[in-house]
Parts: sequence; C-alpha cells; structure tokens
Amino acid sequence: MRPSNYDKFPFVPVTAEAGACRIGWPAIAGALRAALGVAPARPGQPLVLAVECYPGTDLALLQRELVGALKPAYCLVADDYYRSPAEVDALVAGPLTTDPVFGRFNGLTVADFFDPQRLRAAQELLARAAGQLVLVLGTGATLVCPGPAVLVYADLARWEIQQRQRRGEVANLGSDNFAEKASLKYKRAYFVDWRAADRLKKQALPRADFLLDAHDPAAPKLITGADLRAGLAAAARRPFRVVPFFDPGPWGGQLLREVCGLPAGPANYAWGFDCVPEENSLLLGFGDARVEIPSLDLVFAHPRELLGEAVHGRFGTEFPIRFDFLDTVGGGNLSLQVHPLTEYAQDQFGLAYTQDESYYILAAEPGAMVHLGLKENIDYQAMLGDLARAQDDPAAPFPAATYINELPARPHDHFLIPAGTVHCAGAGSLVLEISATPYIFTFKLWDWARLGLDGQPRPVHLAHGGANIQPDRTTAWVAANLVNRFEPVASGAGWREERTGLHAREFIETRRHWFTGPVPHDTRGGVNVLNLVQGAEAVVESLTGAFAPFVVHYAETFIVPAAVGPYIVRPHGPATGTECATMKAFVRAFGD
Ligand SMILES: O=P(O)(O)OC[C@H]1O[C@](O)(CO)[C@@H](O)[C@@H]1O
Repeated sequence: MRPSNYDKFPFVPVTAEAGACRIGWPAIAGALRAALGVAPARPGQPLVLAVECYPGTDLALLQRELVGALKPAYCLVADDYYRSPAEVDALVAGPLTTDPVFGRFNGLTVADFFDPQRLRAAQELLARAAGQLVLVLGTGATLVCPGPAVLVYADLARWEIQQRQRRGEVANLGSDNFAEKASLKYKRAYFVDWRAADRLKKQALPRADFLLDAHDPAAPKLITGADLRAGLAAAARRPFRVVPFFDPGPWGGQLLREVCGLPAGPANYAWGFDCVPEENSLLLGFGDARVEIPSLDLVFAHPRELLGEAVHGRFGTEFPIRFDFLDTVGGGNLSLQVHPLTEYAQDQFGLAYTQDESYYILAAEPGAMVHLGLKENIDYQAMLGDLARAQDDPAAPFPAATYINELPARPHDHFLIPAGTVHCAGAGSLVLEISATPYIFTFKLWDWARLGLDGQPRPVHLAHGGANIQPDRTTAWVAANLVNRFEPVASGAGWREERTGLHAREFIETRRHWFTGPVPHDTRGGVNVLNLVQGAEAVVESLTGAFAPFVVHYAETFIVPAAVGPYIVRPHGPATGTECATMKAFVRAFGD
C-alpha cells in the first residue's frame, strides 16, 4: 500500500491576506468595538450587538469574553426567554416520537421555543436601554432584537456539535438534557434543533456583519460578512472538497486508517464521511488561517450555482448526493438492513426522498462478500419469524445464509441498493457508498448478536423492515438489476466512460472514467460529485482558466458545482503515465 496522500483538511482559498481573519478574543473584541463605533446612530434606541448562535455554541464562553471586553450595560441570553424545558419537551414530543432513532420532520421554528411573555419582557428591557450598549446572544438573538446595530453569526458544524453532545457539554435547544444519551440528543437535533436553526440561519446569515468561528474555543476567529460571502461565492464556482470526518463503529475496520492517514487512537474506523454537506464543514482560507463553517452554508447561499437549476428546483436547499466510506477490512459485517420505500419514508418520517444507496468497492480481501437481496424460493414468512426469534433467543441466531444472497465483492464492483432491498456490506471490504443524502433511515433486521460501542444492543426495527422488504428482489433479479451493470457509453484518446448505475428507482446516475490522459467532463448544469477510485493523484482543470488547477488524491471525494460547466480531469504528479479512474455521480435528468 502506498503511503497516504489523502488530504484531511482541504480548504477553499479566499484571500492570501491573513489579516482579514481576526484570531483570538482580544482581536475579535477590537473588531466588534470598531464596528459598534461606526454603527449609524439610532436616536432613542439601544446600541445592540447581537450574536445569533447555532445550537451547541458555548454561550457561557461567549458571554464571558464579550462582556469582559465590551462591558455592555446589559447582556441578554436568548435561552432565558424560552419556554421551560418541560414545555419545550412537550413541544417537540410529537415530532420526536418515542422511537430511539427516528422522528418526523416538522415545521418547528426557533420562535416556537420562546415564551411570548418572557420575550416581550426582553424587548421592553431593550426599549428602556436607549443609548446604551446591549449584548444579545444565543439561538434566537435576532428574534429578541431583529434589527441590531451589529450582527454576528456564530456558526458551528454538526460534526463538532456531535462531539460536544458525546462529551455531555451541550443539551438540546431549550432543554437541560446534558446527561441524556448522545444518540438521543443527536436524534432530537437532527429532527428539531438543526432544522429550526437552519430556518433562522437562512434569514440571519446573509445579513450578518461578521461570522464567528468558535469551533476551537482557544482560537476563535472572526471574518466580515463580506469576506464570508466572497468565500462562498468563490467555492460555488470551482471544484472543492468538504472536510471529512471519521467515526468508529462496532463493525469498523483498519484500512481506512491507512488510506486516509488517520490517527492511531480509536480501535477502528467504520465510517468516513467525505461528502455529506449536511454535516461536513467547509474550510475557508485566509492566508494561513482557516475558518470553519458548515458546508450547508454554501448550499443555502448559492443553491443555483452549486446544484444547478434543475437540482435546486427539485431538492430545494438540500445537497442530495452523499459519498462516504464503510471500512470492514479487519472488522465485521454491517447490520443486515433495509431502507424505507419512498412513500413509507414520506408517510412515516416526512422525508422528501428516501435513502437509496449503492456500494462501490474500493478494496476487498479475498472472500469478502456483500449480502444483497433474498434467495430464490425462500419461505418469506419463515424468514420474518427467524428474524424475530433471533433478537431474543441467543440459541437461535438468524441463519442469514439460508435467506440472503452472499455475493463476492471485488475491487471496482458496484452494487446498487434501491430502498426495499435487504443488504449489508460483509467483513473485508472498503466501500465507497454513493447514495442519496438521507443516512439515518436504516431498519436493522439483524445485528449478528453483537453489541454497539456503548455495550448495548443497537436498535432493531423489524416492523418497519417487514413493511419495506421487497420479497421479489431475489437472486436472479438482483444479478440482472443490481450487480455490475456496466455499460460503455463514450471514449476518446486515453479515456473511456462507463455507466455503472444507479438502479432506475434511484435518482443518481453514476459514470466511471478510466483514463491515462485528459478526460472531458461537463456538469451540464447539475452538480457533479467525484471520487478518485484509482490512481495516486489527478488534476481538475478549467478549459477557460475560470478556476485554478485543483489537485485530488486517491479516495478523495470532490464536488464540482453546476456553474463550472466543462472541465477536464487527468492523471497528475506521481500518477502521470498510469491509468486512473474516477466515479462520478450526478442527479439524473429523465432521459439519462
Ligand atoms: O447500521 P449499521 O450496521 O451501522 O450500518 C451502516 C450504516 O451506514 C449507512 O450506510 C449510512 O452511512 C447506513 O445505511 C447504515 O445504517
């Protein structure tokens, strides 16, 4: 195995001038003081500095640092005007349901968290503070004071929030559930807090005077809203990568560590999330400084340039394509699982589109397998009975081989997994998942009598599973429809292109290019997501010099915004003269 050249901290350069980014609380306070000093006078009103915060922001730290430096007459923290934690629990109970994993998407907004009387009291206090400096901070600061003199947006990526949830440092919005299980806090944030906060962010971020990045509390960073917007505009017109993150799991393996050059600490790495813009970060480069923002900010700011008209029109401000890694080399089988059919996902969870998936095999040990679809002529009811029995009876483990196909997995195989198909990656492979973005709507059917990392059995959803398994997806159908559906579609000097999927029920189209020379690509008005699945290094170039050459390495996923149009990919650096391959995904237009 060659040494890893996988870049774990890709960034979008905004400017070579490091001065545009203030680092540390004293520099940040200085910039805010200067902005307040030149804010237009508003007779009869207080001078308000509002810091709208994404949930999970360390409000105590912010309050301590900003009050200490700016000495406002008052500091109002939005949470103090929320409903009580018990009232908030009642508010979110319906959408959350009692299921440990799944809730329902809903229309809750941050405004719903406020107690109307308390909010009025806060606004009366503001009205009495004419001419004085007032700091308002928290999630909903811009609801307490909709027109502040200076507006800062303190943003936080979801992966960082998850770390804080796991360490018990943060509770859910309006709750005091610091000690609740991290998986439940994640679920509540996923279905409620983040959706509500994103609705408010779409209003606040475009008019923010500053962006505060306090991911690292020891080195907070502040940039102007104008620089943030310049960075987002730059990213929307050039190839870029989001910041990957990696997580251990009960079935995790050892190869991802080598491929991506990951730290030795965790016992394994199961997942590598390399393009889940809902949860990944984007790093903006200001000289040597890096400002971390959720990559969703880019989707919100430039959906038309990034996604393209047709994809934006269809998906709104959601990035519909997900690339991630599943590593089972030296690990175990994923849970045997199935995903909801579209109508089930809509009815039960309020999802707009379902979790259709595919597995592209990057590496496989001899004997590695993918479990996919049912065997011919099985007794379907007996299978459901065996699944039910296996959950409670250690003496009756589920006889998976009796019912489920076991297909050999070799490098560069591509398995298509439309929702409703029973599946799981077996031990011994490194999978590049090319899937629709939803990623938590997994109905586990059988977890191989194994415990989760918390020492507890992971939740199994047999009733949901049974309602979605398609009994006619059996061996012959699977072979004909879901396995290595390769079809040559184009070629040129030094390259050839194949269609590899996905299945007709899935909205993603995938193309593989093998190349020793430059390959012409075109976004054709829709976002492209690619991964270099063979070769040490390649370069992405503009035909018109519209963006600087962009170098990618083995296994790196990169996004080419719709606005880029035509571009070229060719082997580069150590890969020059060798055969490389990319897998490309885009949203299929009818007729593709
Ligand atoms: O449920 P398991 O066994 O952890 O399986 C892996 C999970 O990762 C996903 O592929 C998402 O990345 C889900 O489909 C699946 O639930």
